[in-house]
Formats: sequence, C-alpha cells, structure tokens
Amino acid sequence: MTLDVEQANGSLPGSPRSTSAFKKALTASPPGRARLQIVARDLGYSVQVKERKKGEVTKHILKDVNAVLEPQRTIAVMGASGAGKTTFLNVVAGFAKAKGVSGSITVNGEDMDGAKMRRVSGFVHQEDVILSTMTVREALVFAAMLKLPGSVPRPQKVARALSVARLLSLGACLDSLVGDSLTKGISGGEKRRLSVGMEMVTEPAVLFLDEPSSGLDAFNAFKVVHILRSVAHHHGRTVVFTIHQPSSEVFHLFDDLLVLAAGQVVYLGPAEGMVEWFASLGYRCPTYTNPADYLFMEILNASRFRAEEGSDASLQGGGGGAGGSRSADGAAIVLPPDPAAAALAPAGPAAATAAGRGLEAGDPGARDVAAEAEAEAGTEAEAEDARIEGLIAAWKKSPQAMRLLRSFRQGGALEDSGIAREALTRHAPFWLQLLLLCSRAARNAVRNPLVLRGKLGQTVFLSLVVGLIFLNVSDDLTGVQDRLGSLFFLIVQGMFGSVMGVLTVFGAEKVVFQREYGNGMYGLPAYFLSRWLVEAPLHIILPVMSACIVYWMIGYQNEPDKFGWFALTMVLMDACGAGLGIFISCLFNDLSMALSVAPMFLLPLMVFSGFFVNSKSIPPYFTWIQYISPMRYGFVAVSVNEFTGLQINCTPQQECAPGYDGEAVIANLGFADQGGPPRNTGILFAILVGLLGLAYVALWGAVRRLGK
Ligand SMILES: Nc1ncnc2c1ncn2[C@@H]1O[C@H](COP(=O)(O)OP(=O)(O)OP(=O)(O)O)[C@@H](O)[C@H]1O
Repeated sequence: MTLDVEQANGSLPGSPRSTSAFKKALTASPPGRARLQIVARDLGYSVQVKERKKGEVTKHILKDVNAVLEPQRTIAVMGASGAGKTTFLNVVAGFAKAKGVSGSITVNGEDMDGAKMRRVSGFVHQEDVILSTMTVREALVFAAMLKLPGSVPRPQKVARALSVARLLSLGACLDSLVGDSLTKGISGGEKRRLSVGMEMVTEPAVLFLDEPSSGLDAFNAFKVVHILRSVAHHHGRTVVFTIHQPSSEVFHLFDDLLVLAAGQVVYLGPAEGMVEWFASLGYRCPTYTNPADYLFMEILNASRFRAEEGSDASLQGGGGGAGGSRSADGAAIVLPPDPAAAALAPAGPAAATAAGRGLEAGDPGARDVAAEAEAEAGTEAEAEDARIEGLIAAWKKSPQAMRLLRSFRQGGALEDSGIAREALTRHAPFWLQLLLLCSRAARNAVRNPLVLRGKLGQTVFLSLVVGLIFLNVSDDLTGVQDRLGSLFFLIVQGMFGSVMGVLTVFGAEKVVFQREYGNGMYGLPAYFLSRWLVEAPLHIILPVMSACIVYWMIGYQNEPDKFGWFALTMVLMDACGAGLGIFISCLFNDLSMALSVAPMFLLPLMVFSGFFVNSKSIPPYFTWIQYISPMRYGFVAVSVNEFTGLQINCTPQQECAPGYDGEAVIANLGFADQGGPPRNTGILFAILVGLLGLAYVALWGAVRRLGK
C-alpha cells in the first residue's frame, strides 16, 4: 500500500520506479467513478472598485470565459501577470464571492455553487498558510486524518501522508517545524511542497493549484508537475493549475492549456496545439525556443518587452521580433538583433488584430487592418490593448471556440453523468475533528512557550503591582476608597487584559482557521469547541492565581466563601473578555483595525459599570448600557461581596455618620437592590453564554465574508 519512499526519492520522476511507487501510494479511492468534467459557460467575474475621478465602478476581471476542463488531464492556466488566472481558479473552485460571478459552472452536467464545488475538490492557494508550530509530518497526517474517508484505517492514513511527503522530497524535513517570520522553520520551497502535499494526500476528484511550482527549483517544479500529471492520468483526477514561466520540460508535461489575456480566453486546447494556433496568427515560435517563454515574451507581453528594449540604446530598433530570451533562472536577457527573428516578428500583432476581423494571417489585407488598428490606437498602451483585443477576437472566431459553443447549445457531447458519491469528500466525524483539533491546539500552546510565559508573567506582575499599591487596606474611610478602587481596577483589568490577549493571539490564528475551514478540513463547531476546551484551563487558572495573590495582599475580608465568590467573578470576567475578543476579532479582517476598535466596545461598558457614574444618575438614553456591561455585574458582585458585613471604623477626623458600615457603602453606590454575588455571577454566566454565541456567529460570518 505505501510508497517505497527511499526508492521514490532516489529515482527521477518519470522513471518506472517512481511512477509505480506513486501509484501504490494512492490507492485508497476508486479512480473511474470519480471522474469529473468541469464546464464553464460565459463565466464572468466583476468587482466594485473606487476610482479617484469616477467614484465606484464595476471592474470586469473575467469575461465570457467558455472552457471545458477534462478529467484525467492536467490543465495549465497561463497568462501574463494580472490576466485573471488566480481569479479564474478561485471562481471555478468556489472561492470567489458569489455575487460577482456570472455565467455558469457545471460538473458532469450538474450545476455547481461554491459549496458544492468545494466538496469535490481540493485547493492549494498561492500563499502558504500552515500553523507554524506543526511539523511537516504532523501537518500531512492532520490533513490525511481529517480529509480521508473514515473507512481508511489510521495506519494507512499515516502511511499515505508519509508517502506523499517523501514523494515531494519532504522526507528530510519531516520533523522540522513549519515556522514563520519569527521562528525559522522549513524553507519557502518546502512550505510550498507541503501545501501541495496536504491537498494531494486526500486525493480529491478535482485538484486546483494556484502556482504550485512557485519558489521551487527547476527539478522540483518538474517533479511536482509530473506528480500532478500522474494523479490525473492514473487516478482519473481533474488537475487544474496556474503556472508562471514553466521550463520547456515542464511545459511538455501539460495536457491542456488555457491561456488568458485581460480576463478572456486567447487559447484553450492541447498544450502542443498552442504553438500552432499562435503561428496561424503570425506568432511563429522559433525552433529550440521554449513555447512558454515565447508565449510570455512575444505574445502576451510583446509591447512591454519592446518598450524595455527601446529604452536601451544598444538594442535593435523596430520590429520587436524574437530579440529576447530567458536565462536559466528566468531573468530576461536581451540579445543583439536577430535578422531572422526580426523578419518574423511584425506579422504577430498585425495578424492577431486582423484575425479578430476575420482575416487570415499572412494576408496582405491583414497587415493593413492591423496597422490601421495600431495607428488608430495612438499610444503604446492603446496599441497593446488593441493587439490583445485582436487575440481575444481571433480565438472567439476560431473553429475550436465555435465547436465548443455549438456543443454547449446542443448538449449531449459533454459529460452529463452527474457526480458519483465517491467524488464527494466527507468531513471526518465530529469527535475525530474535536480530538485532532484539541491535541493540535494543546501542542501549539506547549510549543509556543512565549505566549504562555507572557500570560503567566503578566498575571503575576500585575497582581503584585496591584497588591503592593493597595497593600493592607485599612478599615476606616480611606480603606473604603481603596477597596472600591482596587476592586474596580481588578474587574476592568480582568476584562481588558483578556480581550486584548485574545485579539492578538486569535487574530493571527484566525487566518489558519479560515484557510483550513475553507479547504473543508473540519467544521466550525469542532473548531470552536476545541478552542474553548484547550483555553479553558488558562481562563480558570490565571484569574484564580491573580485572585490568590491580590486577595490577601490587599486584605479583603478573610472568609473562604467571600474569596470563592471573588475568584469566581474574576474567572467569569476573563472568560467574558475572551468571548468579546473573539467577537471583535471576527468583525474585522485586519488585526490592527480590531485592536484599535476594541476600546470603543470596552470604554462604554467600563464607564457604566457603576464606579464612575452612580446608576441612579445615568442619563436615560444610556441606561441600557449598564444592563449589558459584564464589568457592571462583576463590580457589583465583588463590591457587595466585600462590603457586606464589613465594619468601618472611622477616625474622629473622618466624621462618618453614626452606624456607617459596609451596607451603607453598598447603598451609596446604588447597589442595594442589585442582588449579591450569586445573582450577579449568574448574570455574568448568562452574558458569557451570549458572548460565546455572538463569537460563534461572528466567526461563521468571517468565513462566509471571505467567500470561503
Ligand atoms: N478584489 C479585487 N478588487 C480589485 N481588483 C482585483 C480584485 N481581484 C483581482 N483584481 C484584479 O484583477 C486582475 C486579475 O487578478 P488575478 O490575481 O486573477 O491575476 P493573475 O493572472 O493571477 O496575476 P498574477 O500572475 O500576477 O498572480 C488584476 O488586475 C487584479 O488587480
């Protein structure tokens, strides 16, 4: 069942040894029945953007894209930077905002929406987002455990994860941490391969990859694409990926090619047919030139390349031609004029424009039309736009595109067998998700000792400072003020500290959650619950520790039940702060925004907590705030707890009213009818449940907002 990893590592991709080993590694799902054909009809995608002079305008990123992506084939999506490759992938894979999408996507004849598409596919995003405290082995096993069917036994899942790791040359760093910008871990290329592996290990029916080879050396890029080709060919998968600058070896691994320019199709078909198509438009790829380089340098970016040429005095004038090449590392190299290439070059743009008007390349009339179009265009940018428009129009009128449209109209020619159940990925059962998420979160906490130490240090330090400031409060009138001040400070600090702590930690962690949830690894309930289960001990231990330090340093009433209520209130304040922190963090995608907005939520809750403004003198339009303020209930609970039964021994100078005691203080604060600690901690508990509910909904909204 498992791949002979050493063999696979030691042999070149393509060699019989590595291919058969790979086939052995991926045998868990039946290939035939999960074949999926994706059809995009008149696909468009637009967004609203604000422009300085025009205000809000609609930007069409994709337009009229008609394409069929066949199973058992690799489909490379190519195009100049900004042509819409990533957008195309996101739209087809169901990761784009639905309201911007027009046209239709069907799979085996079934209409698809984003959620449905994500159930049959895996997606490797352009940016690698992997929890930094996991090792390569753990990340792969985690993905395999969560996304492979429950019928696959655990040892096989682990073996599969390890096989894929070694197949992607990750064997040497299996136990290295992924790392991040602060903690060095695996290299960028290794991280890229790990992202590919985490999706590949689950062997979805459709695999989308956004630049799977970026950051890889030529050999590893070849290896990755070769593996993808094996996945497609031997397992009937539909593999669609965007790619920049493939080497000619990599280019020849592609089965099909979709070339986009300005968000529209300029070629779709077998990769080897691309050269022929563009040659028919006058762009003849010279022998021994990498077709992908020619596509980028001479067809998609011709004027930009020429502009750079023109700016160098040592370079040839006019014609453009194949005057450039690429070094082994992909950097542009400008060569001396090549008369042969120059002779071929002018036909290119001209013919494309001409073909758009239904003329044959090479036809003298075609050149005139193109020259006319370019002359009309005026500036160089306009000429380039006209040339690209010509390429788009030429493709729309091509026999291949016409055939595709005809087959759309007639139906039947395209796959309409529906989606087999085998193709649908299923979540692991809830309990397994919970178990894996809890153990990962616990490991994450242990491997992030700084966060833990920071929280511990902050708790001890602040508690000692407060304890020393209010050390041994007296039992006279000054003591009343000190008791109130210290209680209020502890309540506010308990909530503020917790909100800010959660905002910073969860703000960073949320990105990983959004990515993994979007990739269908686990559900929201399991994540939410695991987070609280793992964090709960901290939300209990730290406030209780703080209570232990300050309670006797300050000298509150020395009674066990009073300490108990005090500590419980502190725990609830901390937990409420955590709930509010998650809620605020999910309202904003940006961490700094969330941090700067948090005081706006906290300050009103603090002001109307009963310390600054007596509840009886709060203006009517603000009274509602006190009823939703956890700080108010917390402050009432600890104040009533502390002052009930407290004897106040005023000094003669303090002129206290006769019988002035703790109960009188409670009455002065307006807390006499607010109930004692049991009632107020009960309300705090209810608020905590409400905040957790809000946090859950906000988290759900955050993943929906990203269209994931
Ligand atoms: N949400 C958005 N708002 C505004 N413009 C956008 C948005 N998304 C994409 N674009 C624009 O649409 C165009 C296509 O973007 P896309 O990321 O799909 O290009 P690409 O071909 O993948 O480019 P690259 O190869 O550089 O990654 C770009 O001009 C980009 O700036």
